[in-house]
Amino acid sequence: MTKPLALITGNINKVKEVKRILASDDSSIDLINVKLDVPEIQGTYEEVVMAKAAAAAVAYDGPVIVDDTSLCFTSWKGLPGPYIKDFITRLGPSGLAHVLDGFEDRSATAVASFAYCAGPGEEVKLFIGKCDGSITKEAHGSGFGWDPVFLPKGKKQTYAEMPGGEKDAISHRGKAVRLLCEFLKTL
Ligand SMILES: O=P(O)(O)OP(=O)(O)OP(=O)(O)OC[C@H]1O[C@@H](n2cnc3c(O)ncnc32)[C@H](O)[C@@H]1O
Ligand SMILES: [Mg+2]
Repeated sequence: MTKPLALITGNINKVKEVKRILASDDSSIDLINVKLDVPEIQGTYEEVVMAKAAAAAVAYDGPVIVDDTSLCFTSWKGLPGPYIKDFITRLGPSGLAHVLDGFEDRSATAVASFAYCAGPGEEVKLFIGKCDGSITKEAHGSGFGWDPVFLPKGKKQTYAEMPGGEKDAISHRGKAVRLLCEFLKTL
């Protein structure tokens, strides 16, 4: 029997957002969440998520979706990028904001790299969503991860201060999940 499509992530906030985006798309795409600790290699965000999806498909032994999220500072030539988790975990949102003190350019891009793999050894398909913005000087609101310090371009509220639906409409994850959704409908 084939296993159900699984979103492999240990991050409950990602699960919440993906389910909310899928629900608003009226797509009737169903997925379960499976928490597996999949190794994350070093490299570009594409390389990281490709390897993550391939490893997740082997660990789950079935069809998987993974999400690897990057936060890229222009002043840092794209870093921390896929290594953002250690930065936000150790520094917290305000500490993260202060690493850009002294840099004139506080612009940043949030990138959601989603990958689908039908099973062990199968081809990996990528769906990338980006949102340009900047890193505020202080934290505003309380959301998950670096949401309190990410101000999307042209907006007056950080991701953390926006209602969920408003974040989804413009967010890196919203864009990537909508692309993924179109692909899943063709299967
Ligand atoms: O199990 P996985 O899916 O890997 O979950 P994770 O929490 O380890 O997630 P990542 O490896 O993609 O690391 C990205 C980091 O950025 C955070 N993050 C992811 N999406 C975010 C979003 O939309 N807003 C703010 N922070 C986010 C997340 O909490 C991590 O600290
Ligand atoms: Mg991770």
